[in-house]
Amino acid sequence: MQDDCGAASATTTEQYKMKIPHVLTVAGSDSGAGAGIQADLKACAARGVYCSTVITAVTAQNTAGVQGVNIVPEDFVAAQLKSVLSDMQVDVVKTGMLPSTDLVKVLLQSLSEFPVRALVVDPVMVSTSGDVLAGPSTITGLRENLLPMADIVTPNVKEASALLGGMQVVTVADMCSAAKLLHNLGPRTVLVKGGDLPDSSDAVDIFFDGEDFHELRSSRVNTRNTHGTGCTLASCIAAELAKGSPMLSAVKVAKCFVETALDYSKDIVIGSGPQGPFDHLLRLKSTSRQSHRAEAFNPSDLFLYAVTDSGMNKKWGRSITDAVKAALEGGATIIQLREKDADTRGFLEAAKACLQICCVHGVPLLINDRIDIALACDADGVHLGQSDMPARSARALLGPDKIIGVSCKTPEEAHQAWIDGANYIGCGGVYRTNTKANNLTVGLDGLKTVCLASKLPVVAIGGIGISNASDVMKIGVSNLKGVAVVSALFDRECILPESKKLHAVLMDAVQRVK
Ligand SMILES: Nc1ncnc2c1ncn2[C@@H]1O[C@H](COP(=O)(O)OP(=O)(O)O)[C@@H](O)[C@H]1O
Ligand SMILES: Cc1ncc(COP(=O)(O)O)c(N)n1
Ligand SMILES: [Mg+2]
Repeated sequence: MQDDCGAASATTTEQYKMKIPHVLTVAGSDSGAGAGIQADLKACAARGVYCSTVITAVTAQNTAGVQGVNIVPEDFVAAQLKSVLSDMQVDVVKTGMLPSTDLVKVLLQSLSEFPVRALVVDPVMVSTSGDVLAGPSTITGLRENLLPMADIVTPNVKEASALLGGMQVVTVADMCSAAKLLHNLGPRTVLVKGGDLPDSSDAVDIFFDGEDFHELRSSRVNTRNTHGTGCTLASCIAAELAKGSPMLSAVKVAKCFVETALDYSKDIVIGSGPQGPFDHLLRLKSTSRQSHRAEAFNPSDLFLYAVTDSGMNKKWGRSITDAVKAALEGGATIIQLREKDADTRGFLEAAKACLQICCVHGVPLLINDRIDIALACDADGVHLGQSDMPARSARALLGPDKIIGVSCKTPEEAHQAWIDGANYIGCGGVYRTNTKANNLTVGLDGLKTVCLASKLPVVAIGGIGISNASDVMKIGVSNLKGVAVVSALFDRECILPESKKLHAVLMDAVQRVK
């Protein structure tokens, strides 16, 4: 990754005209098309990535379970691997059902001949229906040969237990211990998935990178249609890695995608068995026009909200894309482009380039004020001030799925924003700021008043930085979701370390509030 300090670089949209990202899945076919190869193809398609397929076994399977398994001979799996890997510029390999240890060896031999950027190992052993897909003999191959080569391994709780010789994995604490023990077997990172964790109202996964644990928590969607969640999650991780995402971002995007897909599909009925498939191509159901982002607005995206400033980038001699990249690499969770003095054509070009970068990080991009620019580049939404177009008119133009934020100083403005269909409120200036001339300061009290008066999530803005961000978060109202900053990131020589520091301060503050 490049450093954001020093000389300005000529980043252009040209640089992002990459070859299409490519995932190869090495897995079993599911005739019911809920899991396996078929889930992988749909997941990659939904995430905008090319997917090729090496089939290791053909299963006769439906929503009731697995009725038969026909294993593809090893030499023919080898032939498929060679055909694809020797010709098609694969970025990431994702494995699913690998029904024998010899097959693991065939795969590793192929990967030594044709190396790829990353290997995602989903150690599929038992289907959700309880049918065995890879016998105990495969466990040795997985443990000893495949795991040491993996960039991430993604067992569910039963698979984690099986890989660790039957260790009990039934609580989140067990999942953490299992993640650590699995990491000792050699993979670079581990994700223990808790979809099947007993007595859990949330879907909790544990990510461990050898140093830090991350508890990834989403609400549990109440549905029978969970067949193929594991395959889909691993394929989405592979897809995001192929696009260039760092591992933790890839995992977060993948988890969010699975949750959204389950939610969209919770009521569909396919088959009469207990475990139905879900709809990966959510857009099939969506009435809105296509968007590059499948996820709905998530208020926690407001956590570290970076607002760009063309003047500051000029002052420090850097391109807007480099500034945005550095903020994202430091942990920014949403970006707003606020280019007050850019001409329309320049602004649109910059927005398109920034959108590609934000996509890689799975972070939404909003445009300040300019609904035309947001529409032209298919940004994730807009942020509107009190003298910009009213949120109600913007909603009519942008449709139901785009994010709309409104700057509010008073409960009355906040109420109007809610009626008009805004998704969040930006409240400030909390402190005095040089970024906005003659801006009325509302203080922490004003911020609290607006938060308490509104149902909408709120991001605080105005004069916030490393020194006072934790005071802001500590006002302790549940709909205050984060802080928005301009100068604290962009009026600095090096954006990335400032962004990291601010992220750490915010994390620390919210831990304390909990
Ligand atoms: N009902 C659900 N609601 C929300 N997320 C779920 C649900 N079931 C599973 N998940 C998520 O789907 C992913 C796959 O997990 P899991 O079902 O445990 O794996 P597997 O399909 O391999 O058994 C995980 O991120 C998990 O948290
Ligand atoms: C061919 C194949 N591969 C993987 C799974 C696991 O999927 P799940 O755990 O969601 O049933 C499956 N059922 N079939
Ligand atoms: Mg599952």
